[in-house]
Amino acid sequence: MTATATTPTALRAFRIALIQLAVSSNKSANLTRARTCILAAAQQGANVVVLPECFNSPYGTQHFAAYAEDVPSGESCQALAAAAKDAGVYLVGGSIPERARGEHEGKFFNTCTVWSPEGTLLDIHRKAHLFDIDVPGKITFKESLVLSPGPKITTVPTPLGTLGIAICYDIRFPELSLAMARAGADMLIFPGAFNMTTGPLHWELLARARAVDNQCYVALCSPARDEGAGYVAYGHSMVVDPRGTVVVDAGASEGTVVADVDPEVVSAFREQIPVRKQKRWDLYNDVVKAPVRE
Ligand SMILES: O=C(O)CCC(=O)C(=O)O
Repeated sequence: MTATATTPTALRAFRIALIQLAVSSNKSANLTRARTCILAAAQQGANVVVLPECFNSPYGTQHFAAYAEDVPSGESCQALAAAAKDAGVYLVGGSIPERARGEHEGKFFNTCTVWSPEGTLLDIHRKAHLFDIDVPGKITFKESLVLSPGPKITTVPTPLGTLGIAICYDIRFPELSLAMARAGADMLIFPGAFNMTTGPLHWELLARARAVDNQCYVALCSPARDEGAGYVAYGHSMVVDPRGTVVVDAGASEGTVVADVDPEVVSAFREQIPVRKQKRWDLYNDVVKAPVRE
């Protein structure tokens, strides 16, 4: 596995930290705790730091309006900007409930903000696929009661590589990940908060599937599990490499895990099993135009 034998990607070697935060109902405590963990992650050499979905509020449709803020002028974004700058890291700011202004006035989104080490906002991703499911006796959730779906695919170029950003339920849609990869994403990052029904079933499977589909690193960052919460997050923040191997898994409790992203692993694996070059677009380029059979 040598550099000369492989096709280089634009990806650089870097260290990513996933902060599996214990999220409470106290917003300012969540912000303070997140900041402490971001600074500590930088001390561990992290260049990119990721927070979980809904890191500033409990997860639940009944909470979104009360915790929602303007992006990027609200207090959570201001705290993220300062933390990114003070830590000197690229910060994928989990997600927060956003109270939209302007053309989307009156709408709420589940929004991830991405920050540079200078504390500037690089982009936002508004969750594109809303979490509406009904598994009788287990879990019923309907984000669309309160939230609107985001309008775009989000890829964020950085000097370390291009980060594809999406949120939780978005990972269930391989088309979105493929679109991010085709738009140049070198790594896919999903703040998420699966639950105790779908987490054990699908969380790791989906992370590994998207990594193998796109032959790229995938990172998922969850809140810590809190058995007393209204919505019990699964935890298990993880980084998966392009081979589909779980590099690090945070388990259920609060904590930060780090992993080293290695472009050599990406290049070598893409060379060994070159599916990216073997796509038969002539067979399935029109798949999106075909009617879906229910
Ligand atoms: O897809 C799932 O099973 C969970 C999704 C979820 O919790 C979310 O989108 O917040």
